Amino acid sequence: MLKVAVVGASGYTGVELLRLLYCHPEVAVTCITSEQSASRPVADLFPTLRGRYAQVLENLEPVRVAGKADLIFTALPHKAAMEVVPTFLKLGKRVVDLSADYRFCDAAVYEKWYEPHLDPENLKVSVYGLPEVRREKIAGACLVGNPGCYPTSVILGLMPLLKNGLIDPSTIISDSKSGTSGAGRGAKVDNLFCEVNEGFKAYGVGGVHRHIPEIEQELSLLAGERITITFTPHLVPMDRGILSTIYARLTGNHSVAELVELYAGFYGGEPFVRVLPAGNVPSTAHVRGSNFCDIGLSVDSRTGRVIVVSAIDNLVKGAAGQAVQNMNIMYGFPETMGLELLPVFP
Ligand SMILES: NC(=O)C1=CN([C@@H]2O[C@H](COP(=O)(O)OP(=O)(O)OC[C@H]3O[C@@H](n4cnc5c(N)ncnc54)[C@H](OP(=O)(O)O)[C@@H]3O)[C@@H](O)[C@H]2O)C=CC1
Ligand SMILES: CC(=O)N[C@@H](CCC(=O)OP(=O)(O)O)C(=O)O
Repeated sequence: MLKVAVVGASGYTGVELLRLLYCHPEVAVTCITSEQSASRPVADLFPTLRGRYAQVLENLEPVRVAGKADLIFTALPHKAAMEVVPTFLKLGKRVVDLSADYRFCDAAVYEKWYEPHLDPENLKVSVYGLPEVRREKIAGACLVGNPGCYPTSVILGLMPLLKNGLIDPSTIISDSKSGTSGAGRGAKVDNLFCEVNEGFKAYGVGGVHRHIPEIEQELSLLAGERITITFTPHLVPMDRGILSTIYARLTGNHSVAELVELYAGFYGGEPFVRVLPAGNVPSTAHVRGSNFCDIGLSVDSRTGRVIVVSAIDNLVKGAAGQAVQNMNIMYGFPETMGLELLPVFP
């Protein structure tokens, strides 16, 4: 059995990791951490785990955590992750980091959008963990920077078009909407029920959201040229789910049927990407609780634009599910192991 630690197990992505790992036949969760709830049984915090997880949360003391596990999931805020990851790696452990700290090829980009990077040496060797893009590199990685939730939905939505040169990359716009669990479990006034319920708002408008450089990094690598995009996130009064509606100008005349065929072929071997038949539009309700990314395609023939709609569960394919998928690849387990959950509906 592979011994794994979940660091930051009292957060939303942490508890989602525990939910998924419970069903994984090759894994034993041997250490779970929280600072605010250290020494409390995790099932007290999350009654969903009652009778299945007897463990008690412990403080994040990196050397002790490393002594208990072979693979460590760091489900911490950015900065907190890069404060502990170097110790894990030095002690020979492998890490899947769910924060943004190890997602960038260039420390200067991270520093422009986040803050000074504390671990540029390990950033150089980390692998951006989107399996559909670089499965082979993930397999050999000691450190995986698990992608952000919005970036996962946008990159998967655009990859076949970009790789085939079917869109003008300077015309990409993504309107992306997230449920409130995307903001984490920490108490914030903006996420109170009355602030969020019965409303729907854009935020980070005007090219300022920190997922922009991550999306641009990956789209640029796919297209082989520098890409800038317009990206506007929105907050939706639902628990989970991301829906990205992505627009770009087509370089030629292509029917929806042609594009659906292209996407179906491109993602044919991918266990978690479902390309919908023409005329169907994805919904967050149809991927909830699962590791799927559903993609639907339309063409607006009046404007010559393609409209790609992609839906994921931000906590699963957007975070914990993708992290488990990366772990499976790193350890040679079947990629779908522990992730064969169908979406919860209704
Ligand atoms: N929520 C989402 O949909 C997604 C989140 N992510 C990323 O994953 C990471 C975790 O997100 P999420 O689970 O939502 O966050 P939460 O705020 O829900 O949880 C954060 C966790 O980190 C712990 N923590 C916070 N600060 C520290 C610290 N200084 N030292 C040690 N532990 C600390 C908290 O423990 P405690 O408070 O109990 O001490 C808690 O367990 C973040 O980097 C986030 O950006 C990525 C993709 C999607
Ligand atoms: C709804 C909401 O607030 N979403 C978060 C993004 C989610 C996330 O976790 O992003 P990272 O993994 O890159 O930190 C936000 O907009 O900041």
